[in-house]
Amino acid sequence: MILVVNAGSSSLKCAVFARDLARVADAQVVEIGGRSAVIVNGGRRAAALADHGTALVAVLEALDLAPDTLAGTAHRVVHGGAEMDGPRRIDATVRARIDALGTLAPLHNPVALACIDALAEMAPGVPQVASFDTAFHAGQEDVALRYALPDRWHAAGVRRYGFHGLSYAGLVGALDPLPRRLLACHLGNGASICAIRDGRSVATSMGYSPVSGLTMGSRVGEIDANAVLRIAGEIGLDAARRLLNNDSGLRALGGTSDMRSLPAGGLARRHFVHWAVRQAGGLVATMGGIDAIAFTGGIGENDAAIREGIVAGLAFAGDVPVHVVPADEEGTIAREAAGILGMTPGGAAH
Ligand SMILES: Nc1ncnc2c1ncn2[C@@H]1O[C@H](COP(=O)(O)OP(=O)(O)O)[C@@H](O)[C@H]1O
Ligand SMILES: CC(=O)OP(=O)(O)O
Ligand SMILES: [Mg+2]
Repeated sequence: MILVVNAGSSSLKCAVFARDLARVADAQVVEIGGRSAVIVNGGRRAAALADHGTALVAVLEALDLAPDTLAGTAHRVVHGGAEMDGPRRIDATVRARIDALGTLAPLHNPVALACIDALAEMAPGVPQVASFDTAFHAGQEDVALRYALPDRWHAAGVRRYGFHGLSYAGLVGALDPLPRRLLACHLGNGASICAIRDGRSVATSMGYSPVSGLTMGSRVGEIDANAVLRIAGEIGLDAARRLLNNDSGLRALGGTSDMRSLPAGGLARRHFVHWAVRQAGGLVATMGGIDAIAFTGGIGENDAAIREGIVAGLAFAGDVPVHVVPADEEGTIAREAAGILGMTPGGAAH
């Protein structure tokens, strides 16, 4: 069996997959650090869990899983930088890269690493695999990936990467037939939109880090570089990083990062829809139009008013089918891990 660990910014979603890649168990912790709760196979119970490390222990207990009996563990890692164009077996080098990229994805890479280290300690003999949110976008053209900065900064890694790739890859696999020009909207606590042509990422709203693009739960989204410089100049780098990642977005505009608690017609909801439409408009133009729209993620799957607002704003692009697809990052991660570990569906590891 493979344990998949998806450390999101506000949640820890774990799933257990059998050798044939059938999903046999699920457990997650939501609202970590807030009104946290453990959800196992549908049932929910409150539990005060302050961080992803304690959440992982609670999940393993809830699943009644002894980690040293696993064939492997597989992790969602949000930032893989330029070199991680696919999944990797985690060794000291890969671990060090994930660690080094922590400042670019401060809400994600550190918590993924905490889960990787906790499992390495609990089950030292069990192989671990990392799947990267950035990898899906690795094939974009230079114009889409490049910031208009001098070469030396591009070479140093200051370029666009894009995220939510494991979710987008799952979406591409789930839609049959696959629309040729798909506008894919992953709207969760983190939110992005991706232009997908023939199953490949052409352009996406997030860039160097998951802080850019759409208005998010606690992340600022689109902002002018000089505004960032002014804020950092006034309050310092660390405080600015926290402000832009943790205390902005819906939380700043409406007092909470949880879309469910935000009133219809309020600034936070209107801002979210306005910027989703503005970002989407550019992505639609990049593909010369769209053949379908797909929504996924906590907001995309559950908030019909947000979906309707975005679809109404995109009416200029034509009357196209709208799909709502459950995010399945865990399924993508399990398939990638099985490939790396040499497990063939239905067969033994070799
Ligand atoms: N029924 C709902 N209606 C509106 N928004 C919802 C609903 N359920 C969840 N959400 C939103 O989805 C967000 C979580 O999305 P999710 O994709 O699970 O998060 P993460 O990015 O941490 O993986 C929550 O912050 C909440 O705002
Ligand atoms: C990349 C990202 O923003 O992830 P999440 O939506 O899980 O926060
Ligand atoms: Mg997520």
